[in-house]
Amino acid sequence: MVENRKPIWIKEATEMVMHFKKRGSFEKVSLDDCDGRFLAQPLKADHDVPPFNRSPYDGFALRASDTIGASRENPLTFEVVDEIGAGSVSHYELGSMESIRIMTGAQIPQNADCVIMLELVQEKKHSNGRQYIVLKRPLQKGDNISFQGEDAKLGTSLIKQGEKINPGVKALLATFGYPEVPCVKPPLVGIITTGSELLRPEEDLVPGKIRNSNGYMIEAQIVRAGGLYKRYGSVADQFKDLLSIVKKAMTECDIVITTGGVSVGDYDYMPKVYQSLGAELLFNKIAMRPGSVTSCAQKDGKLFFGLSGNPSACYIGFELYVRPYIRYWLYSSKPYLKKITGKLKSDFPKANPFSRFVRCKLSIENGHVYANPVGLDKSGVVTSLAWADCLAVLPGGTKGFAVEDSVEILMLEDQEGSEDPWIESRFSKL
Ligand SMILES: Nc1nc2c(c(=O)[nH]1)N[C@H]1C(S)=C(S)[C@@H](COP(=O)(O)OP(=O)(O)OC[C@H]3O[C@@H](n4cnc5c(N)ncnc54)[C@H](O)[C@@H]3O)O[C@H]1N2
Ligand code: MOO
Ligand SMILES: [Mg+2]
Repeated sequence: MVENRKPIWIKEATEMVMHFKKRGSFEKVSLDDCDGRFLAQPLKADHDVPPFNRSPYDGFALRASDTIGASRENPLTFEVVDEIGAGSVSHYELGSMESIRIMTGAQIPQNADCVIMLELVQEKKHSNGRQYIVLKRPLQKGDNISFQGEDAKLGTSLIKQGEKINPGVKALLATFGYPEVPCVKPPLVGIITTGSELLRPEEDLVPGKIRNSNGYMIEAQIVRAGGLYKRYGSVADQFKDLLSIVKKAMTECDIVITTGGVSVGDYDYMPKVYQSLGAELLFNKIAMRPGSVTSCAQKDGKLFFGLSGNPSACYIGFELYVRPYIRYWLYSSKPYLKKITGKLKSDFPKANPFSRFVRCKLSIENGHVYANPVGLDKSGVVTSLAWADCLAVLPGGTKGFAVEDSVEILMLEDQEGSEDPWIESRFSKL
């Protein structure tokens, strides 16, 4: 008799996975190699930025009080007593009607309080070799000065713990002097693909076989989520081989992912593998499509995700359950896929008892956000995954959906995330 599995809600499955959530340990990573890593500590300004008042222009630094009354009719002449480029400091103390030639980025001399651009003065050289400028407008104290601390004040919190290091964050790390960056050590995720039909990418197609795409897809999803992966290769549908490779992965990795072999077929050995490991099965059927067979087991707090063999089901199972686990590990306060609201771009007339995650491409038309379904909506499909950048969620129920219907959309390429997962808002009987 084939086993009749009882589906659970997405909400329950999410809670069961996150019940085992863990935070990673910390490690120092060279600034050169920290791109895409996650900050282990909040980043606070430990000095003002900029650290001194500086000139935003190539020009002349002056005392505003000396410029009072300057006009076209009453041009005022200032002697140029020093000159400084960025990185140099003038120790000259300006006297009455004196100026210092200053370049962009140079520190404002001690008693100067304004700057005028080169283009706005007339430069003159006296026969005695002295330099002068003629000014035809008055300046206010503070004109054309980038003030110390205007970018960031000492003590300000700038970046939260668990934020992904993007180019801007990297610039801040350099600004505040981090040749070594405190990063969260990512979880190591072991990947085992299962199936006697699977070929390697370099192998030619032969009857009955297909190339393994899930393995590479999941590796890329792990990297996008911020994890590290270890490839355990593809295992034919043979129980003993599968069990021994899962055992090996379990001792070497923080999380183990398998793809395929989780359903009720004759060669679907994952349920038996969990049993032999003495792992506790958390779930093996969720009220969602695709991905209803997504399974999860735990042993000593370590999670085994049994993702479907069907590529689209595998992909969505990862994004909904594995990604948040990885992001939480990396100290994210928003570990779930980012949710936005938009409109459906085409009809979806067939009602689904289970909530459906439709692979879509996002577009903005006349100020409205649309989710455009892409490709064939079947769980065995691989092509639509390459075209999708979001998932439109069609909640399970008795009615279909029509073009322009408002839907929640989960963003696949986003880095910010959501504090809360998408879960069912209405619960009918399962
Ligand atoms: N009698 C039933 N049959 C099935 C049920 C069911 O409830 N009762 N559920 C169906 C659903 S839904 C799904 S989803 C699949 C899940 O199957 P498995 O997770 O056990 O995966 P496999 O049987 O091993 O493979 C399914 C499909 O995916 C292809 N595959 C597998 N691995 C890869 C890979 N690495 N790269 C690309 N494609 C892969 C495989 O060749 C199969 O076509 O079960 C349904 N059946
Ligand atoms: O798990 Mo299947 O993908 O629901 O079609
Ligand atoms: Mg199967």
